[in-house]
Amino acid sequence: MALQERIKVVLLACGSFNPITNMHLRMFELARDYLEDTGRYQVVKGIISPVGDAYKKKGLIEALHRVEMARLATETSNWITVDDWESQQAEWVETAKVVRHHHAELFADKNQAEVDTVRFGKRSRLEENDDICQSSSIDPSRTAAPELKLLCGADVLESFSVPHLWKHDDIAEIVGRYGLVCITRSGCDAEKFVYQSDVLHKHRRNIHIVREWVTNEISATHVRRALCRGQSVRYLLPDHVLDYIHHLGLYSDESEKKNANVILAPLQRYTGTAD
Ligand SMILES: Nc1ncnc2c1ncn2[C@@H]1O[C@H](COP(=O)(O)OP(=O)(O)OP(=O)(O)O)[C@@H](O)[C@H]1O
Ligand SMILES: NC(=O)c1ccc[n+]([C@@H]2O[C@H](COP(=O)(O)O)[C@@H](O)[C@H]2O)c1
Ligand SMILES: [Zn+2]
Repeated sequence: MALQERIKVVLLACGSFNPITNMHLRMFELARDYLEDTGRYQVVKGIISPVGDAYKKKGLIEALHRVEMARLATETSNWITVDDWESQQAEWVETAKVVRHHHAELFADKNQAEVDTVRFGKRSRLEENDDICQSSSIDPSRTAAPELKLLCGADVLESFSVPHLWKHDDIAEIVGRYGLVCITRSGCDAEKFVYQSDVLHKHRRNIHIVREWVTNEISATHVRRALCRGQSVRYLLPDHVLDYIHHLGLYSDESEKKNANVILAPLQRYTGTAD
């Protein structure tokens, strides 16, 4: 399929990013290669959306630091960006709502591109993005707005079955209306999980499972644990992120106690419990 005929895709990753690691960045590269290799898609942008403090996950440090670390980590990428809208909301925001918000933004960008192109010949954010993707010959104002797909690891997919964590309608909306790109993670069997779930199986053509052959077990939990023990985490995350962590002394036994004994926001919301 010619490049200009491909479906443009924006990938959105939601998570704690506490802190961001090289594996979070690899997820985007793996997903882009996979989607573009199908010959049907052109991935034009990646968005990292760190969760807000109201998520109340144990050891979750302040969003402003997690957002800043994500910004430092993506400095060298010409297509992965960081968006702080979710992190700035006072209440925890369901992932389906975050997806909806970014989808609406893409439509606003697309409509603005049309207005700007017709009236002023101005460049829009999406047009600038097209330059980045070296496809400036395509006029985005004459193509559809990109599709937005949620990007996650297989553990998040498997968390769909945790009681009171996700609303069924939210899952159906994410996989039915938008689509999911899921990176395999050892210990998780994403294909089997999709097969066993009626809603996921129904929308299986909208779920892209990307196998990571060079399995990479970096996790933010491991990074935090090593930092608390004074061990090196160099090369597990970008140097600038590590400098930021050391400069501000961000992870310690003290920070790991944050939200201890507090019920995670989605569980609170769906079970009607309070901390
Ligand atoms: N090694 C990995 N392989 C595949 N996906 C990953 C990996 N590490 C993180 N992810 C994915 O990155 C997203 C953000 O995850 P998150 O911020 O929870 O990172 P994490 O490393 O799992 O952190 P934590 O250990 O604190 O849970 C999620 O979709 C998660 O599944
Ligand atoms: N019902 C929901 O929408 C729901 C439930 C649990 C986690 N999440 C999201 O999934 C991500 C998971 O992050 P962690 O793996 O760091 O807990 C976060 O962005 C969180 O907001 C969403
Ligand atoms: Zn996680």
